[in-house]
Amino acid sequence: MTDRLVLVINCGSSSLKFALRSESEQKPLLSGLAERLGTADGVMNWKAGDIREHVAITDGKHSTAMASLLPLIERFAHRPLTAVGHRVVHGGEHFTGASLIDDEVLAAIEDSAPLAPLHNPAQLTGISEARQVFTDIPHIAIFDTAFHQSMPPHAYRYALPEALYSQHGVRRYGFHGTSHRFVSTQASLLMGLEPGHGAWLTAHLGNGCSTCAVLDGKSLDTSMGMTPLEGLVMGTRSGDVDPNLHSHLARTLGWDLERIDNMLNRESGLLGLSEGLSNDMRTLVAARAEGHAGASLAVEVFCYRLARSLAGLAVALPRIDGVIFTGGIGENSPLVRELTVRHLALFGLAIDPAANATPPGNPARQIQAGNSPAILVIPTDEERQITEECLALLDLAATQPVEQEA
Ligand SMILES: Nc1ncnc2c1ncn2[C@@H]1O[C@H](COP(=O)(O)OP(=O)(O)O)[C@@H](O)[C@H]1O
Ligand SMILES: CC(=O)OP(=O)(O)O
Ligand SMILES: [Mg+2]
Repeated sequence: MTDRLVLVINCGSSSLKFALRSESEQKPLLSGLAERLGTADGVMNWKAGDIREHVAITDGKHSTAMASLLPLIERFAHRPLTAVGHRVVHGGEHFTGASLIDDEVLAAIEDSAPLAPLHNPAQLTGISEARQVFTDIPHIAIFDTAFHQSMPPHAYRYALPEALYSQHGVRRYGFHGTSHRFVSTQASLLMGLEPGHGAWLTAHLGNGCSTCAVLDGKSLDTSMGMTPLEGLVMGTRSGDVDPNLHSHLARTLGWDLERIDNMLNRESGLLGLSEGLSNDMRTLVAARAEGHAGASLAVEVFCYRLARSLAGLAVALPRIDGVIFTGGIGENSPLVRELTVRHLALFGLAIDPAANATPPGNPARQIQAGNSPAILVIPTDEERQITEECLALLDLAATQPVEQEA
């Protein structure tokens, strides 16, 4: 069989991440990020092996960024693409796995857009632009929410009037499923368990942050809810607040919904706690070391709330085979791992300081001390997981009989 090639696209409102992967290679043949789209300073940085370059996207258009990909793919792929895989954040209750994009799937993604206003509209743009540039090959959607469709009702229902669920889809969905699935699968391999087995608490800590309880490859509960705002403290998102905050701000300060929405999604989290210093954990760790009170508070609250979430999710599992840290912060911040695990001593969890120090290359590894349950650092690879799910879907489609039209 030929070595199939998949282009993975993760479209944000002002960015476009991409990776070109072949079935046989661990590393992408090409990967990159177009940023500041929507402005005249749009730029696409990419790398392929040792080559790193950038291209200006002066009109700031997603379509220009997408078109700039074509020659790169011709240069580094040397053969036609097999498929394009698209990350889609919200799939509602429609999708439990990868789906071939057709008009019906597009309509369902549009249906879910009001539940992920920061993510889904941009991803719909990405899909439509990509379908115009990469014609005649399958386009496949991989949903952040799909992995969490295995959650039982006691984990996904809010204590609200039933009609809000049955008629309006108000429930917990969970996100970052591709990452939680990938790192929990890797954990079974790392710990020598049967493939896909184990009871894991996973912490995906990037710009968005979420935790998940995974048992034998199934999500049983997670910290994000109906939208990617619920749960942990994030870069600019508040995570959990008292639901009465909205009416309180409206009554006492006269704030409208848009202002409240914007404050909770873009001005809160690490940025808000650090008195506006930064949403970037690297900056906060450095400022904390220099005695910045706001940065110290932001890091403390982030770690405490993360530990509290992991402890809460433990009730979903029969035992804990390991706690997994991943995402830009989880993979690279020994301080965040140390401060978080300090709050989890009740579970017998403890870190080995030498193993916790981030080594060059940041490989998957164990960092627990002595008799502690396993504590793992596992670099996530959402693009690799998306590639595998795309290829599995194509294999499945190839073995299924074609339905006869009546
Ligand atoms: N060495 C580091 N120490 C602490 N935080 C880090 C380090 N490297 C990256 N990060 C943090 O990782 C976060 C971004 O994570 P990432 O997974 O790349 O985000 P995204 O969700 O956009 O993929 C930022 O807060 C960044 O500061
Ligand atoms: C769902 C979500 O929060 O995604 P991201 O971390 O990419 O913002
Ligand atoms: Mg990432």
